[in-house]
Amino acid sequence: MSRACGGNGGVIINVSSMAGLMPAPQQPVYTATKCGVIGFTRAMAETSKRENYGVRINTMCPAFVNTPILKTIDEEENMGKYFKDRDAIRKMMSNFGILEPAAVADGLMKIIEDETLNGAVMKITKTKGIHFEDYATGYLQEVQEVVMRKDPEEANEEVTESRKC
Ligand SMILES: NC(=O)C1=CN([C@@H]2O[C@H](COP(=O)(O)OP(=O)(O)OC[C@H]3O[C@@H](n4cnc5c(N)ncnc54)[C@H](O)[C@@H]3O)[C@@H](O)[C@H]2O)C=CC1
Ligand SMILES: CC/C=C\C[C@H](O)/C=C/C=C\C=C\C=C\C(=O)[C@@H](O)C/C=C\CCC(=O)O
Repeated sequence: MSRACGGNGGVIINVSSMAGLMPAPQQPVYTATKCGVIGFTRAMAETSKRENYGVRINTMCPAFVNTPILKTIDEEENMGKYFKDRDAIRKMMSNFGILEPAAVADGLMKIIEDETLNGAVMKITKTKGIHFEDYATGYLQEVQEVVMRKDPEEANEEVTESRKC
């Protein structure tokens, strides 16, 4: 795909998760992999720009989406010692809501069609729909502080409030 290898350029969309932006205590390995996807995407996007690959590299961070993966928390072999904490994930699902896969498809199309997007970290949540992580303002630290301190529903309200200019 890269022009450096004779390709015509294009766009790559890596799939992370909101777990890559907010720690999921009951899924530390999953959280680590999704944080890695975000870091890798942002680094490769910068490389592609500097090396003129002609390839835009972005990532999506959906919240909970209505797919079979949600049922994996019901199986102890998937959850290991965190199986006892599965109700906490169920509570997050109930508080944050569950998106339909079409919402993720809409995000995918936006990344494909908006040629200005490179190194973007797209978030897709029930409360705010499609929006982007803003690394310029340290907002992420603010969110994690609020979210880790409060009940998810309260956190949502406080985080949304703090975003109002
Ligand atoms: N469903 C959710 O709540 C969220 C999912 N994600 C991420 O979205 C991605 C897709 O997840 P879901 O569709 O929800 O999971 P899923 O488990 O419902 O579907 C995954 C599909 O990928 C297939 N698959 C597995 N390994 C494969 C391989 N090596 N080659 C080709 N196909 C393979 C499986 O057969 C399955 O049909 C994952 O990376 C997941 O971490 C991110 C945020 C939220
Ligand atoms: C068992 C399910 C396994 C994986 C599904 C998925 O990958 C895991 C998601 C983990 C956490 C989801 C968090 C969702 C958060 C929200 O919906 C936000 O509304 C929370 C509030 C503020 C975040 C800041 C913002 O939206 O900009």
